[in-house]
Amino acid sequence: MSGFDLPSLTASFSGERVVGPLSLTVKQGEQVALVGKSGAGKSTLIRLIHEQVNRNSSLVPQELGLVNALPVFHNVFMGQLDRHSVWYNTMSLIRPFTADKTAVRELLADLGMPEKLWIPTASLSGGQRQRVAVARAMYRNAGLLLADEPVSALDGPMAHLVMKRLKEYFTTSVIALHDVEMALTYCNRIVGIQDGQVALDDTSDRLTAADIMSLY
Ligand SMILES: Nc1ncnc2c1ncn2[C@@H]1O[C@H](COP(=O)(O)OP(=O)(O)OP(=O)(O)O)[C@@H](O)[C@H]1O
Repeated sequence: MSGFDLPSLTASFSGERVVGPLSLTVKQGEQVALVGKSGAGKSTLIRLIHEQVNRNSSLVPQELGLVNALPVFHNVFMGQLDRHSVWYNTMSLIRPFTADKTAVRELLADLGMPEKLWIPTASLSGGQRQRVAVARAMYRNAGLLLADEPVSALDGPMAHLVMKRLKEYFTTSVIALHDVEMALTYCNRIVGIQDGQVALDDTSDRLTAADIMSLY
C-alpha cells in the first residue's frame, strides 16, 4: 500500500477539537505538501495518518526520535528493525553486517554526510540529526513517506538536496512544509490546513505562492 483513503480523521486535546472531522485520500504517485500556519493542525494530521497506515509508511517526525547514545549507523538501521529477526538485530547492534553498512553509508552519502557513519548521534548538529532521521525513513523504504518539516534545520542548498532525494525515493508522500516555494517545487499536490480543516486542495501546477499565502 502506498496511497490511502481515510474517511474520518479527528483529533482533540482536552476536549477541544484541533483536527477534523476531515477525509483525506492520497493516490499512489501523489506527493502532497501540507501547508498552513503554525498551529493549524499539520503535525497532528500526520500523526493521525501514521496511526492508520503505521508499518506501511516511512516516518520523519518533527521531534526526530533518534537514540542519542547510538552511532548514526544504528539510528538509520532502526528503519528496518521490524523486518528482521531478534537475532539479526542483536548481531547488528554488536557487529553490523557488511551489506547493511554499505547500504547505510550510501544513503548518508546521498544526503551529503558519508563520513558520519560511526559518529555518536548526540554529537551531530541539528541539521545532521535531521538528515539521520531522513536516512532512517529512506532505509525503511516504505511505499509512503510521512514527513513533518523534514528540512527545517537545513540551509538552503542542503534543504533542496534533501527534498530532491525524498522526491526521487518516495513516489507517494505527505510532507508538512513551511516553505511555500519548496512545496510548489517538490510536491505535485498542495493541501492547505486552516483551523484543523482542509481549506485548499489542488495540484501544484494550478497554484501560485500567492494562492497558498492566503492561508497565513
Ligand atoms: N500534545 C498536545 N496537547 C495539547 N494540545 C496540542 C498537542 N499537540 C498539538 N496540540 C494543539 O493542536 C493544534 C495543532 O497543533 P499541530 O502541532 O498539529 O500544528 P502544526 O500545524 O503542525 O503547527 P506547526 O507548524 O507549528 O508545527 C495546536 O493548537 C496545538 O496547540
